[in-house]
Order: sequence, then C-alpha cells, then structure tokens
Amino acid sequence: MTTPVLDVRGLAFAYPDGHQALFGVDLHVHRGERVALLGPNGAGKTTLVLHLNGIHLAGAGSVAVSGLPVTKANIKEIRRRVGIVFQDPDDQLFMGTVREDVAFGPANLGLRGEALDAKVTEALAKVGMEEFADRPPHHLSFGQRRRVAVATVLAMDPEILVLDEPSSNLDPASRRELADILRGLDVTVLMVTHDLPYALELCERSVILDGGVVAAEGRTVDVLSNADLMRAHRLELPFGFDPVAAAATL
Ligand SMILES: Nc1ncnc2c1ncn2[C@@H]1O[C@H](COP(=O)(O)OP(=O)(O)OP(=O)(O)O)[C@@H](O)[C@H]1O
Repeated sequence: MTTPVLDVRGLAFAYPDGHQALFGVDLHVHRGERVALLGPNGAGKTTLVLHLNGIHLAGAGSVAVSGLPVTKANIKEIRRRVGIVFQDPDDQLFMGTVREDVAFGPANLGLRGEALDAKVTEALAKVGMEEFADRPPHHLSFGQRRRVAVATVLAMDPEILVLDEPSSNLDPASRRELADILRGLDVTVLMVTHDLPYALELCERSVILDGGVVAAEGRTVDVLSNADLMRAHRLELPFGFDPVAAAATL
C-alpha cells in the first residue's frame, strides 16, 4: 500500500481548559480520494482539522502528511502540503485585489515574475474566477469569495485540500457550481460538512466523528442509508432525500 496523503493515528487532544476533544482518532486518506468528515456539533471535526496544518499539535498520537510528521519543525512544509479552506472566506482574503490574495502564498515560497503570474492565473482558472483578478475581494459575492479562497489554497499546489463546510451560505446555483469545480480538481480532498447530499455527491467515502472518536466509516451511500447509524450520531437527511436513489443518478 502507498503512503497515505493523510495519516492520523491515535490522535488525542485536550484544550488548555482541560476539555478533551479527541480521544484517539485514526483517519487515513489516500491520494486522489475525496473523503467527507461528518458528525454532529461538538464532535471534534474542527479540532481535528486544526491538527492537519499544525494550528494544534497532537497531545498524543500522530499526524503525517505524505509521510512528513506534523511538528513545529516541519510547519512551513506542512502548511504548503495542507491547504485548508475555512468556512468564512474573509478569514483568508485580506489583500487589496484577488490577484494579490492568490499570489500571497506562492510569493512567500519565493515564486516571482512570470512564474508567479502563471500560478495565479492557473489557480483562478481552476475556480472560474480569472476575470475577477483585479477586483477587491470585498466587492465580490460570498460565493465568489469562497471560490477565491479555494484558489489561494490551490496556488500552493497542496497535497490535500481540506474544506470546512464548503457549501454553507451558498445559494443552490453557487453550491452546484462549487461542486462542479471541486469534482474537476485533480487533488485529494477532505471535506467537513453537515450537508449530507453534498457529501454523497462529492465523496465516495465518509467518516463519522462523534464524541472525539471515529464512530463509523464506509461508502457514503452506505453510511447515509444506515438509518440506525444516522440516528445514533444525530445525522439527519433532508426530508424525502433518498441516498440510494440519489447515488444512482450520479
Ligand atoms: N478553545 C476551546 N477550548 C475548550 N474547548 C473547546 C474549544 N474549542 C472547542 N472546544 C470543545 O471541543 C469539542 C469539539 O469541538 P469542535 O469545534 O472540534 O467540534 P465540531 O465537530 O467542529 O463542531 P461543529 O459541527 O459545531 O463545528 C466541543 O465539546 C467544544 O466545546
């Protein structure tokens, strides 16, 4: 078996106030996979995500990205390898223009001139935002800002793209357009979401985190159609949504 892009083993973590949020999490994501991380409020999903690029460091256990352990010493390379798109794009966009925001990461890695311009254009093209390069991010719609946030991360050529609630606050058309964009990317994805139809549409495999442990994992269609499992972990499908029928149309 090849080295997983993301290899989380026995990860445990307590916040400084003593609250234990993770109790020994194992999670493996292989190259080219798109995996959904599901679970009720307070399950530990965000806490886990914040370990993937070293914002939190493991209390016990380990996290590695393509074989490189997430440690303080490796933080710069880990942050290039792990691109996190947070729920609020305004946490990631802070420059005067879209172009400057997308250029920020690769410029920090030393890219300059035509190579930098080409990298920015390529990343914006991947999310269909080339025409907005010279616009201030705060003049864009929320959905457009989310796409630019994805581009800022893609410009770093990450090994894994981690998306926190990518469909939140998007209207139905923007939600579908983002799904089309994500499906077209040639990148490994871990997606945290409460939008279960979105998980089904985009991710072959789903992992349920609950109470700081991995409670179940499997093919997304199997997970979502297991009514007892769903109830046990406070996961609810939209009224009338049939995951087996929906999966058949994909
Ligand atoms: N800074 C903090 N200090 C102490 N406890 C925290 C802190 N941040 C989160 N927690 C606790 O850790 C647990 C896991 O929280 P986390 O935010 O990781 O859950 P989540 O699965 O992302 O939830 P949601 O779906 O609501 O975003 C919760 O019980 C939460 O109250």
